[in-house]
Amino acid sequence: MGKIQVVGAIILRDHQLLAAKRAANRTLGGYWEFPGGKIEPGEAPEAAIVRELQEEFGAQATAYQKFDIDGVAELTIGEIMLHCYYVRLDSGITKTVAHDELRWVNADEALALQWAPSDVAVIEALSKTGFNYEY
Ligand SMILES: Nc1nc2c([nH]c(=O)n2[C@H]2C[C@H](O)[C@@H](COP(=O)(O)OP(=O)(O)OP(=O)(O)O)O2)c(=O)[nH]1
Repeated sequence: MGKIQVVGAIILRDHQLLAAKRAANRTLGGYWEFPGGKIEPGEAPEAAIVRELQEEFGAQATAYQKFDIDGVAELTIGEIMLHCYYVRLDSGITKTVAHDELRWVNADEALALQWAPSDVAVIEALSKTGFNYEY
């Protein structure tokens, strides 16, 4: 099965991360994840993040630096390659269409959530940064 290239947004505010719980009816329903989604053919990862945040949250966003740890997981649908970027929200969140819950969490709280398999290594590395990032 092919590789599925996915982008995830690391959205921080006051040393807290915006974690999103996938809607129960979706692939990996109930798992926590970085907001984002699949990269479309020919699309730049930064553009995919901006598009997904518009589609899923009705929010304007700017993608910054890529996080240096990628996530990988073998799922029945294929091999997920998760690429995460620091993202700044430039507007409020006006809707949620793909998630059952959004939650701002500090590093300890983030580690206690049940993340999608490909996200676990990323969250472990990210929590060591103390959720510090200057946009
Ligand atoms: N957005 C996001 N997706 C992730 C993460 N980790 C992870 O394994 N995934 C998986 C779940 C999905 O199979 C895929 C992202 O696709 P997507 O969110 O665009 O899902 P989709 O619209 O195709 O919806 P679905 O049919 O898969 O439910 O990557 C993550 O942190 N964020």
